[in-house]
Amino acid sequence: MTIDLTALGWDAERAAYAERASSAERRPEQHPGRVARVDRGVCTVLTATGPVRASLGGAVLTAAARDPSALPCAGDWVLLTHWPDRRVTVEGVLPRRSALVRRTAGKDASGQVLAANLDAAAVVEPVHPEPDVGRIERLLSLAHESGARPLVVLTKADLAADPAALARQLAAVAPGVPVLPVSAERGDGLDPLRAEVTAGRTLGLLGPSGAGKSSLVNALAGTVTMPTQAIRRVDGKGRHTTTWRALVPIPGGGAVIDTPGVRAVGLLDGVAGLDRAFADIAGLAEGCRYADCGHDGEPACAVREALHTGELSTRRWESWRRLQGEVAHESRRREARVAAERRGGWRSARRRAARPPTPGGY
Ligand SMILES: Nc1nc2c(ncn2[C@@H]2O[C@H](COP(=O)(O)OP(=O)(O)OP(=O)(O)O)[C@@H](O)[C@H]2O)c(=O)[nH]1
Ligand SMILES: [Zn+2]
Repeated sequence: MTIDLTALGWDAERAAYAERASSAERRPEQHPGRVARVDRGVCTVLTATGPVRASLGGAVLTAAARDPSALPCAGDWVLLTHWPDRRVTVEGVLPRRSALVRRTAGKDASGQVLAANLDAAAVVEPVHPEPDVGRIERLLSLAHESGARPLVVLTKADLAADPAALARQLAAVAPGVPVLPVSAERGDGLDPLRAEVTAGRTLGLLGPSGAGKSSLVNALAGTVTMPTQAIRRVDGKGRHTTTWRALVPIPGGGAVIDTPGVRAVGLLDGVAGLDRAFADIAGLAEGCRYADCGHDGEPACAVREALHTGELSTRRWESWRRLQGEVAHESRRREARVAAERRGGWRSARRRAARPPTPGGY
């Protein structure tokens, strides 16, 4: 089985990077591939000669011990080494051009990468029973922060009386972002999404469980031809079919990454993403008399004025305040962690410096 890596987004810039990394290392030959999914530290990687299962090499593990976000995730481009004993290891992760990162539940103030190298990031929300506006705002901040082009996809449009009207209404909470009603069941509204998964391009789906993400993947892919099927036959392990879907290549080029149904997504310190997701409020704030206006009773406050006239809804204002508080809290946590590392970490920093550079570090 061969896989066209160019259709999945492999290009000259990535090839040049891989070339530099391999020649600097004088290691066994390395081959590129794209991570389809990660399962307890074992990556399913799509390579030019087919899908392989790879464990994490020492350099990647070392990098991950310092920064968990260095662990490969779905969508990452990686370099693999095939060892004589038939083991395959991930020896490096190429720099990500974009990444969906959420806050982890732990105390370490780090982030978990849900998907990497997306060209577009779609916030997926069902119209039925009712779209959750606060969730759209939150996930949209994450999508903006990712560096990919954000979209809002309203699924199960066949269950709404007037999906177009609903999309127009929700456009107010997604300034500058296309809001696309789709029905995977009827095949309606899929064309604008198909445009996001042309050859070399990757669309990421971010939304709650049950939003209809896998139905959407199936609709875009036609029949899902997931290469991991072949691997299952090789290793003989019956794997649960719902866990393997992550990056799905689309016939004709492009890929869709279905992130696991996220129930609650904590924001990291993504001020830029938040500002873009709430561009309307950021725009209003420019009209305040004071540049550092806290919109908290200051004179000539354009935000308060908009709340007064109803131009800005109280619901949206409170949502913005809540998410801002969350991001500010995360920033403080992160700064505290960095400061602690500086204070206590100078010995280990010296040890790190003494070590040769590792390919896992890029
Ligand atoms: N009426 C209607 N139902 C849909 C549509 N798309 C999905 N559904 C239904 O919604 C339910 C959830 O769909 P899934 O595609 O499994 O949702 P998911 O987001 O992948 O959920 P997880 O697998 O839990 O992450 C299923 O019962 C689907 O049949 C649609 O376009 N119209
Ligand atoms: Zn103000």
